[in-house]
Amino acid sequence: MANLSPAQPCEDEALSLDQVVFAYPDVPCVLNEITLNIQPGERLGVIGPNGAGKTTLFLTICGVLRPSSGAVRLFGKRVIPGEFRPEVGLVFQNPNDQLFCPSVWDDVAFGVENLGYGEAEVAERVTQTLEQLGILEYRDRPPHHLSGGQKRMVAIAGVLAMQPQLILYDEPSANLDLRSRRRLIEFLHQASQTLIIASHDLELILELCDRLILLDEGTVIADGSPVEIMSDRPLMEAHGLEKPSGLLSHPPR
Ligand SMILES: Nc1ncnc2c1ncn2[C@@H]1O[C@H](COP(=O)(O)OP(=O)(O)OP(=O)(O)O)[C@@H](O)[C@H]1O
Repeated sequence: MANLSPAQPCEDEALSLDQVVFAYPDVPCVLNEITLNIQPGERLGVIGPNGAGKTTLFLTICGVLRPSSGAVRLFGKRVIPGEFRPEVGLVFQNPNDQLFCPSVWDDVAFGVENLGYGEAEVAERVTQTLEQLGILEYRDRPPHHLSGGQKRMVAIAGVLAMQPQLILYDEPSANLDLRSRRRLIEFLHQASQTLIIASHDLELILELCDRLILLDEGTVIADGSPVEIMSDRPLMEAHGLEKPSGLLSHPPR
């Protein structure tokens, strides 16, 4: 079941990681020779216990962190740490890390303005995105006055307005109530971009993703079908995870 396919870099891949290693000064080996290829349109879930390296993986893909060795490529072109790559967008785990402008409008416009678009194009993209997410009514509100769930939708809008082809969602359903979580899932179902979703919400991953990796201690332990990996109780429990209750009807392994 666990299929650790070797890297076959290809121009058409949305993302490829070739033996990527990363260490923080005080934590050695946070990413341990990660090799991964993702095709355009794929929806990849990333699960793993706390500290497995999910957020670090995302920051490395975006070029915020520099790998100690190995290569990251987005749409065939190597990621240079520190270089802005508009093809990829990251929705942070904590929206407070992402939102900083005096109004929702300014926050969502910020990224588009930095792409160099003129006022009319910026206004059109911001309006469209806020409408698409059903949050146009917040446009003049300060983001720090919004609830956690509302802030998350604004953070998503800020990324979507830049129209990236690959979007990384770090714990998108954290702190959402049932209705907001459902709305987010429905929204993500309709997404046309390539998605990578890191989450402890296994049911959300099951609903949305066509492929899953299980990460632990910076190592890809399994790569394959979400149902198959999550149904493997010994595998899940060995890595601090539980088989989701929605899969209990599957035969025990
Ligand atoms: N800025 C940092 N400096 C030093 N160590 C860090 C830093 N950020 C994360 N770490 C460490 O790197 C490891 C991986 O952390 P990371 O946040 O990537 O894990 P995660 O899988 O996203 O965890 P969680 O599920 O709790 O969000 C952990 O041991 C963590 O303590």
